[in-house]
Amino acid sequence: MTAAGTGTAARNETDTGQKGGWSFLFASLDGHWRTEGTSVAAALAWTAAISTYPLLVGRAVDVGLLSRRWDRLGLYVGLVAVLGVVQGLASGVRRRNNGLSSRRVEAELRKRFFTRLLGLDVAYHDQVNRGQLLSRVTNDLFQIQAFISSAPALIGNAFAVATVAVILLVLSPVLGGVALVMLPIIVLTSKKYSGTVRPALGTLQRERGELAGVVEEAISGIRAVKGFGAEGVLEDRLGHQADAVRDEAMAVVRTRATYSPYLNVVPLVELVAINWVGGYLVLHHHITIGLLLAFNTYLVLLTGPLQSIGWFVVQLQRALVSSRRIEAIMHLEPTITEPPAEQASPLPEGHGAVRFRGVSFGYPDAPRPVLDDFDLDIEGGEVIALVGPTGSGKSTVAALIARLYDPGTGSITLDGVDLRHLPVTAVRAAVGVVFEDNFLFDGTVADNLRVGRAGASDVELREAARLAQAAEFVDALPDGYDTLIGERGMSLSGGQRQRLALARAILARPRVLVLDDATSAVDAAKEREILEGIGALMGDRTIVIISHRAATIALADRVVLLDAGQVVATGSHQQLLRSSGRYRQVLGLSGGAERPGRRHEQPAEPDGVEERSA
Ligand SMILES: Nc1ncnc2c1ncn2[C@@H]1O[C@H](COP(=O)(O)OP(=O)(O)OP(=O)(O)O)[C@@H](O)[C@H]1O
Repeated sequence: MTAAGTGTAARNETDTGQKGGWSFLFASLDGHWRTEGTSVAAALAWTAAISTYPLLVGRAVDVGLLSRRWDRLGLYVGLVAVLGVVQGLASGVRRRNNGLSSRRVEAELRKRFFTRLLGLDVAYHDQVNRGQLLSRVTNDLFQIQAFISSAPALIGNAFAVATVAVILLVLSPVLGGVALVMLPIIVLTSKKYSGTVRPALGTLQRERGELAGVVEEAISGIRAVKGFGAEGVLEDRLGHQADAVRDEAMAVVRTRATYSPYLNVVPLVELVAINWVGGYLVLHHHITIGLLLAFNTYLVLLTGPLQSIGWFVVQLQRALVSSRRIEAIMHLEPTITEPPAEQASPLPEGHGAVRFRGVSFGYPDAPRPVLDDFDLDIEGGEVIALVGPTGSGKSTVAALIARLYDPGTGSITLDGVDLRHLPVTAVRAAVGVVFEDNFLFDGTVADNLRVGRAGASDVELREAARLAQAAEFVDALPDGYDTLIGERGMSLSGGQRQRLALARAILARPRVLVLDDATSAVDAAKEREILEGIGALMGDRTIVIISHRAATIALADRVVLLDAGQVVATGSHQQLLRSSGRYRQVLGLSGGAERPGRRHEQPAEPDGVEERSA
């Protein structure tokens, strides 16, 4: 048994295939149909206006100009002017409403998407490509917005084509037939185009995501990049990815270039045919000059809507591809979930006793489990140090206590209740983990500390900072607790960052505080003061210290030695120093090398020391 089962969500993401996206696109408009509907209505009013005025122009020529009836001419020209005003107003209403609905949908989707991302398991985020996620938040949501924004006009255009087709056929079946014979060609070409461009657009979006990933990775690891002189390597990677994006974009461009001549030329061919056949009909007195003029005007008016059908197809395809990419994430369900009602239990009173029983856990896709049938008892109020060689599973134990992952088999309890039966928020509030690398958010020192407890007073902030040995350097910052730090603020040293992270955790007052190499960048004297301060503050709560430093470990009541995912010895620091060669070796205190794989030891001093076989 290995996996926590958390890889499923990440894998399912690709299961949506090439099809779909429609229902998500429609559902995203829920709550906005009125605005979007008004926009469509305005677009239809615009269509009605432009479909009518060639008729009026034709009448103005036939009934006004050729009959020299100035009153009629004035009437029709006046009506054309009125329609112009209607057209202008309709266009304004359409733009305003589709602007509103599309921007609102985009903002809502972005918020929902972000909430979903935050809700997904750590296991998902371990595996996912961050560039792909960034590209979905920006590029894909923009494509959906662009489609929703343009849909009413495009619906109007489609109606314009249909309405004009009917008008032309009624006005003159022969000339109408000539004008419309090209329509099926346009529809078929658009359909073929759509089938070709859709997969290419999907690949292009994916490649763009990969590109964003390379940039994101390089920027977030800029120190390592520069430190190792790895600029060249990253430039090569970016170069390859930029070429891949270019190639996919070119495939889309080629498809467009192949089809757009057809879509552009057809209306012109129609114009030529109409004037040829129409001229013949006028010369033989089958139709009037005004009617031919109306046909010409209609065809010129139709050129835009006809060409926009091609564009509409591309935009729709882009929006569908993007919808699928967003939907794929929105459909993922976190595996770390609230307990079902019949199992749910509130967190009972307690001091933070943690118990691992028969726990097996492996990261998704990892060849071996990190913990296999793992047992560990941490008493409430105990200060325990987890020690072990690198990769032995210490941080994994910390992550499991905070329920960042669920075990594959076995159970982990907090004060007697299985973590899976407690509300997730209760577990996260009860267990505070401070890592070696701490993220500082973009904001002031105070903002960053209040992440630990939103309502903390200034006095409490200062007290937490004092205990974490951070007060002195915060006071020396240009604006003290109001100094901007994080992404766009002041850079802090590793030790200063760690101390702020500690203060943040102290402020949260968790029942179990896990310090995962959390003071590694702080000097030994300060570290001692910090741990003693935290110990006094935490009182009878549990502290789990993960460290490689003997002086830090010595502060714990009890030390647990992990090796290859098993507890191999427990006892006080002094006891283990005396009894366990492996312990001395892990702390770098033993002179001689041990035989690899030797993990069973006979306790030199059994009193108080518990050695276990792995
Ligand atoms: N997110 C992850 N995804 C896949 N494998 C992981 C992940 N985190 C840790 N591992 C693997 O699990 C094993 C245990 O890692 P863990 O970080 O728990 O060890 P550790 O004892 O804390 O090591 P260190 O002292 O170096 O911090 C290692 O083999 C590691 O490669």
